[in-house]
This record gives sequence, structure tokens and C-alpha cells, in this order.
Amino acid sequence: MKTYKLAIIGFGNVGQGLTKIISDKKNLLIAKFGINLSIVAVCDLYKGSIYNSNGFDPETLLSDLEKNGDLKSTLAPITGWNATETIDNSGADILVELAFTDLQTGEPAVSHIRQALNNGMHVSMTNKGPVALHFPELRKLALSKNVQIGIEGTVMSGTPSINLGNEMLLAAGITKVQGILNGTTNYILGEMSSGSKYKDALKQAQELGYAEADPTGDVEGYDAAAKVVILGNLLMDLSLTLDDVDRQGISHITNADIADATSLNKHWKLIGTVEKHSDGFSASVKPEMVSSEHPLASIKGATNAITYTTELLGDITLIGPGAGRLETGYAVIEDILLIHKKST
Ligand SMILES: NC(=O)C1=CN([C@@H]2O[C@H](COP(=O)(O)OP(=O)(O)OC[C@H]3O[C@@H](n4cnc5c(N)ncnc54)[C@H](O)[C@@H]3O)[C@@H](O)[C@H]2O)C=CC1
Ligand SMILES: N[C@@H](CC=O)C(=O)O
Repeated sequence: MKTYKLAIIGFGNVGQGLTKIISDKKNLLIAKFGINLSIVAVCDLYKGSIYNSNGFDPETLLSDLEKNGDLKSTLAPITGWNATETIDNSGADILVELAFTDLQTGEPAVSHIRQALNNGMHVSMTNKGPVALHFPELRKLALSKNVQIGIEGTVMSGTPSINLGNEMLLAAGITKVQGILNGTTNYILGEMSSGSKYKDALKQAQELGYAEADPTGDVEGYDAAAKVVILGNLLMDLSLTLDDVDRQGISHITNADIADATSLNKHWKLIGTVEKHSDGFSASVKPEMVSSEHPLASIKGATNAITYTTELLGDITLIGPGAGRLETGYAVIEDILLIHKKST
């Protein structure tokens, strides 16, 4: 059996979802895959930082957090390390980067990731900033250090959109990727069509753990645009930046707009697209009215859907969760399973 020591940076929705899965699926991971996941360090800006070389009981972490609102009273041999100290001193095999996404600089996550890779650690991240802004550099660094980077959770949470595209469909020649790529906005639009106000629906999406810490990223389309950039660059060999995406969000859509769509038997959806053309590419994120018969009309709540158009297989569509605590925590498990497979 192989034990992987994990250092988790950021103990919000996804960090807690991951910890719950590590607790609930411990025996299955050992029995089916021969891997034991040991959380040796948790570092969070507000909830505190703790380190134990023998690993923490995941249930204790979650119950302490529920009881106290933070991990500051959790019994630990060492407390108070910042992210840099955690990466340098924890001796972890895998850095799990789950801090806030910053789509302007990718910081501080990108610095955490460079430091971990330079230290010979594998990295799993659901943070979209480093992937949308710096992935080629990070991939090169990982290669030179003979370690792996997992990014499954950056698009469609734990629904394996990245691995399906990257591991299975790349050779089929992906020419276009299109779909609903943001859970928060799909949830809000659906709730509004059931009569909720925009503000209330957004609040619910935040409570359910779907929204970004700053939900402007969701509702103005930046998050979906980052996913378009990630997919275009990874799967279609483009060199997109966020500025290349013609972006519009949903914050201007009113209940009256939703009612108009309903009267036409249509639904508003925020749709992301990236397509290769003979003379270049096009990339966009915009709200569109789709008819009730359209395949995307039935995608409800925080569910996402993505269609890969390929030269050899035509269209392949994947539907599944696009956000959520356990749903995104599971993406880290997928990354670790792939890291394990590729390094043994
Ligand atoms: N919630 C979701 O459904 C999904 C989230 N993501 C991404 O995963 C990451 C985590 O998401 P959530 O857990 O929902 O966010 P969150 O806002 O619930 O938690 C982030 C945590 O990171 C901590 N943090 C921020 N900067 C830090 C730093 N420099 N050092 C240590 N801790 C720091 C914060 O205190 C907070 O507790 C984000 O980058 C988000 O974009 C990706 C896919 C889905
Ligand atoms: N805020 C994002 C979370 C996943 O990337 C979303 O709502 O899709």
C-alpha cells in the first residue's frame, strides 16, 4: 500500500468536501487502489494552520470546524505555519491547492504551486487561476521535476471533463468545445425561472458552496471564460488569454427576461464556446435563449454539460455536476488516482 501525505492549502467548501470523502472512502481507496490518503497539514488564511506528521483524523478536522468555526483549537504538534512554511516543512507528497481563484494574477496559488513543484511535490488544484494563466510554464516545471499536476476540478468539478478530453479524445481531433460551464449561473437562471429573485438565488448558490468567494467571477462570466481558456489551450493547442474570450455575464437578466423566454418556450443558459477555424479561433461566453427541445435546456441546477466536437467521432456530450463541496472534492481524488497510476 502506498501512503500519500497531503498538504491542503485552503479549507473552504472544497477542502471540507475532500476531507469528508477521504474519511468516508478510506477503506475503498485502500482496497481498490492500494492508496492511503493522510492529511498531514491544513493551512487556511482564516481557519488556522495545523501540522501533524502522523496525519489528522479527517472526521476530527470536520467536527472541530463545525464546533469552533475554525481549526485553531485542533490538537496539533505544530500550528501557525503560512502556506510557504507548510509547503517547505510538511514533507507532503502532494500539495492540494484550494485557495481563492484570482483570474488576474493567479496569485498566491501560482507561487504555492511553483514552490511545491520545485520541492518535488505533486500538485492537485481546483483553483482555476494558475491553469488559465500559467499552465504551460507549470507543466514544463512539473516535467523537469518528474512530478504530476492534476487539474480535473478546474472545469465541471468532479465530472471528468478534463481527463475525458485530454486522455481519451485528444487523438480524435477536438475542433470545438461548447457547453454550460458554470454551476452558479445555471442554478440562478433555473431558480429565477421558478420565480426566485436574482439576489435570493445567488445567496442560495453561495450557501450551497457553488459560488466563488467573489461571485462577480460567476455572474459576469469570468469563471466560464477561464474554463473556455483552459479547454481551448489544453485540448485544442491554442494560446488563449481571458482577453480573447468575448464575454458577457447574466447579471443584467431580469425576471421579466426570464418570463419572456418562458412565454416563447425557451430557457436562458450561459454558454461557453471555443472553436478552431481555418483562419484562427473564436471564443465566447454569453447568455443565450435555447428552445425547450435543445439538449442544454434540460440541464438544471449546478449541473454542467459539455460537447466536444471531434474530427473522428463527431459530437460527444458529457453531463454532470459543475460545482459543489463533495463534487469538487472528488476531483482531487481523481487527480490523485491519476498521479498514482502515472507514477507507479
Ligand atoms: N466550490 C466549487 O464548487 C468549486 C470551486 N473551485 C475552486 O476551488 C477553490 C476552492 O473553492 P471553495 O472551497 O469553494 O472556496 P472557499 O472560498 O470556500 O474556500 C477557500 C479557502 O481558501 C482559504 N485561503 C484563501 N487564500 C489563502 C491563502 N493564501 N492561504 C491559505 N488559505 C487561503 C480561505 O480562507 C478559504 O477558507 C477556488 O479556487 C474555486 O475557484 C473549483 C471548482 C468548483
Ligand atoms: N463557481 C464555480 C465553481 C466551479 O468551478 C461554478 O459555479 O461553476
